[in-house]
Amino acid sequence: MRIVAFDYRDIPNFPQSTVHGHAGRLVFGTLKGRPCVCMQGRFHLYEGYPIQKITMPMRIFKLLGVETVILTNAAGGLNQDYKVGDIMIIKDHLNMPGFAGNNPLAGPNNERFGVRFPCMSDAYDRELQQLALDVGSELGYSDFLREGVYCVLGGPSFETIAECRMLHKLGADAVGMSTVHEVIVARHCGMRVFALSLITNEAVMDYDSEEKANHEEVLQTGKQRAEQLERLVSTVVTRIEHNNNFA
Ligand SMILES: O=P(O)(O)O[C@H]1O[C@H](CO)[C@@H](O)[C@H]1O
Ligand code: HPA
Repeated sequence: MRIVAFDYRDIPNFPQSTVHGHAGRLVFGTLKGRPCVCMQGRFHLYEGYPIQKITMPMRIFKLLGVETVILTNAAGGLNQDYKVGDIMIIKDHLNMPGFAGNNPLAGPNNERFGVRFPCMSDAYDRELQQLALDVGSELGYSDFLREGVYCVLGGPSFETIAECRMLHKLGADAVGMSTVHEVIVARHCGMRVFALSLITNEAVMDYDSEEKANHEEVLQTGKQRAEQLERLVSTVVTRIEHNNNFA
C-alpha cells in the first residue's frame, strides 16, 4: 500500500500533538482500494486547545470528501462486567463538558457545514455498529467485544472514586477525555460515525482498591490489543458501503 504522510507541524494552522503516544502525522493511503486518511494522534481539551481547534480536522475531512469517520480511543471501564482489553463499540455518549456549555458548535453557526441545532440521538451509525459486531464475531472477538456508552470528561486528572461511581450511575460504561467533540462536529457536517473504545484500565470504584489509573497502563494495554483492533477496523472499512464519489 502506498502512503503519503504529513507531519502536523508542516500543515498550516494544524494543532500539534503534545501527548506521549500520539505521533502527530496525517497519513493518506488506500485500504483494499478504498481511499483513507488517518490521524496519528488527536487533540484534547486538556492540552489547552480551544474546543473548535480540537475538532478542526473533522471539517477538513469533510472538505476532502470523507463520508465515514471511524474514531478510536482508550478508556477506563466503569461497567463492572468489563475487563481490561475489552473493545467497546460506542452506541451513545455523555458529554460532560457540553453540560457546562463547552460544545464545539458553540458560537456562530457555519451553515456551509450544517444546521444550528443538529440531532445527536443518531450520532453513532447503527448499521456500522451491527457491521462491527458481525465482523468481530467472524474474527472470533465476541468474548471481548462490547457495546456501551462513553462519557467524556475534560481531564487531564483521572477521576475520583466518587466521580466514577456517579458516572456509572448516570449510565456510562466507559470514561475518557476525547472523541465526543469530534463526533459532534462530524455529525454536524453529515459524516457517518463509528467509534470504538479500548478498555485500557478499570476505573477505580472502591475505596479499598489499591489500583491507580495511570497513562503507562493505558499505553501498554493499547499495544497489547493493537493488532486485533487494527484487524477489526480495517475489515470494517473494507465492508463499508460507499457512495462511489471517489471512484
Ligand atoms: O482518548 P484517547 O486520546 O485515546 O486517550 C485517553 O488516554 C489518555 C489518558 O491516559 C487521555 O488522552 C484519554 O482521553
Ligand atoms: N479515565 C479517563 N480517561 C481515560 C482512562 C480513565 O480511566 N483510561 C484511558 N483514558
